[in-house]
Amino acid sequence: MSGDPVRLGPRLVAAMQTHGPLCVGVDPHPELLQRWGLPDSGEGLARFCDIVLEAVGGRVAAVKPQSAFFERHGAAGVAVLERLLADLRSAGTISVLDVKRGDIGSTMGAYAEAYLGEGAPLAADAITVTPYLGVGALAPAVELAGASGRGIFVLVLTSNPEAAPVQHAGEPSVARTVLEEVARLNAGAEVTGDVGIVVGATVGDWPRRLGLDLVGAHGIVLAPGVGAQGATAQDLATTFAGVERRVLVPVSRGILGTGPGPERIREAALQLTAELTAKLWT
Ligand SMILES: O=c1ccn([C@@H]2O[C@H](COP(=O)(O)O)[C@@H](O)[C@H]2O)c(=O)[nH]1
Repeated sequence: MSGDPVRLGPRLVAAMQTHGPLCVGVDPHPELLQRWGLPDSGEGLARFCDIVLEAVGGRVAAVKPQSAFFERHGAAGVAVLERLLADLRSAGTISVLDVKRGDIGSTMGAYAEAYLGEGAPLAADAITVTPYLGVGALAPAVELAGASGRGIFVLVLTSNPEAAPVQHAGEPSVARTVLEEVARLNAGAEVTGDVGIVVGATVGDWPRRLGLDLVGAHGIVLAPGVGAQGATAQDLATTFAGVERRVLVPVSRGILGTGPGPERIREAALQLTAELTAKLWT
């Protein structure tokens, strides 16, 4: 890449302004493949991804493939993921690879090269990372993301109920400590830095109760949990009051359940975009 790359924060903000806050999740669950009449194999995955791409490529702010559903097919699945990421690049759609990596610094460097390195086969625009080996251990990913115009999303308050005993623990809580470290990483960013956060749409008023300064974090908020996990557009508006314009909403089963016809998937995505936009932005 020559010159300074356009950073992920402004790219995502621009994509959301153009397409709205929806990010379509690509989670090829075996049950979904079966319902779509596709085999639970690399071939089935490839067809699944082609349909999703035809339905929403170039029409939504971002697409979030869930790596686990590709990895469960071994090399064949990873090859399909590689192709999906390349196809998203060609379609001009931002990819957020949900891969939840996090390790000691030296190993984190290798993960960063794998997913954020220029020309890496599995390079995405952003990845999800876990902070439980320390936010500081994520430094190689933060550095490479900044240098390559990419980003990371750090888990802060996840959407699953089992997370509370760990993420709410302590005074200040683990979640608040993580968020404060993220805010330091984004310090100086005009609106949004390269380091986003994951806060579930299902968490209710826990950000307020834990004293989380979502505004001061200066990151895009990836908020999973709408649809199959029970959260609604109204929940987003309530939980994220004050940062509504920074919320990127990944929805997978809630949209893919309307498949396999690409037109119906597209219609569901556009309808949900309209609903989210109305609740969050007006
Ligand atoms: O806190 C989190 C972090 C990640 N996820 C992931 O998002 C999708 C949700 O799928 P739906 O079908 O829209 O429920 C899935 O890939 C999760 O691993 C999350 O749900 N919560």
